[in-house]
Amino acid sequence: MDKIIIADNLSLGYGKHETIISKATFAIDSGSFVFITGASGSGKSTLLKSFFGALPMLSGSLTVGGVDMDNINTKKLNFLRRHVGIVFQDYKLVKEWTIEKNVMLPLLINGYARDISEMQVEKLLGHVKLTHQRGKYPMELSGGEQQRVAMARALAHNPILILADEPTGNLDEYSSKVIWNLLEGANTQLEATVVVVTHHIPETLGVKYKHYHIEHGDVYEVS
Ligand SMILES: Nc1ncnc2c1ncn2[C@@H]1O[C@H](COP(=O)(O)OP(=O)(O)OP(=O)(O)O)[C@@H](O)[C@H]1O
Repeated sequence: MDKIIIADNLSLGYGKHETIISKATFAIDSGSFVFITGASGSGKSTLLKSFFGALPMLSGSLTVGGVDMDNINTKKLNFLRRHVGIVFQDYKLVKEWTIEKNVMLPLLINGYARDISEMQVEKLLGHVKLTHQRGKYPMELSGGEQQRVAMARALAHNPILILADEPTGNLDEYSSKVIWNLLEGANTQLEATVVVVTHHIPETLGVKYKHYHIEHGDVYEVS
């Protein structure tokens, strides 16, 4: 099976003297569903950041979607981000933009035609049950609704890789269910690889998944 993420002796940290992830070696299959767990502060978000080039590596090698993440430049980063959807724990929506425009953002960046973009946004807002809120601004929505917008935005351009950092961390049962259904759907129907950082793996997930755990800087496969 093809590997979409390959880490070899990967070390990460925020300064040369503090290593958060130490010499991690693993490979993630294309099309798989992966959970990364670990105690608070163990380095889950740090590892995820390295997958989309938000954190330079200290040493080792990392390849994501065929892109060598060492000495990554703007051109490589733009290429990668056109194929990746990211969901952050704190949503990171553009607060000056309506919900509709937020979801449309990746489509505009990827050069989709206006009419196709509008159709896609319509479809996604329906999936996240927010069609009625389309003209509102992020601050006018609840946390769960904002995260659903972020989810719609992450899926808008049919990414091959979805990276989600605690996507249901602050959500109620209803919004959590919407998010997990969408992630499952992206994985099973669109064949996207999904990598989720979480404290709790949902018990009712309908897909087979792989589980990595981070402890003392080590990333190891649990199942
Ligand atoms: N921007 C930063 N600069 C310096 N240190 C950082 C930075 N971001 C995170 N750290 C440190 O790196 C370590 C790992 O942080 P990280 O956010 O990856 O943990 P986590 O496992 O995602 O935690 P949580 O479950 O609480 O979100 C922590 O000790 C944290 O203080």
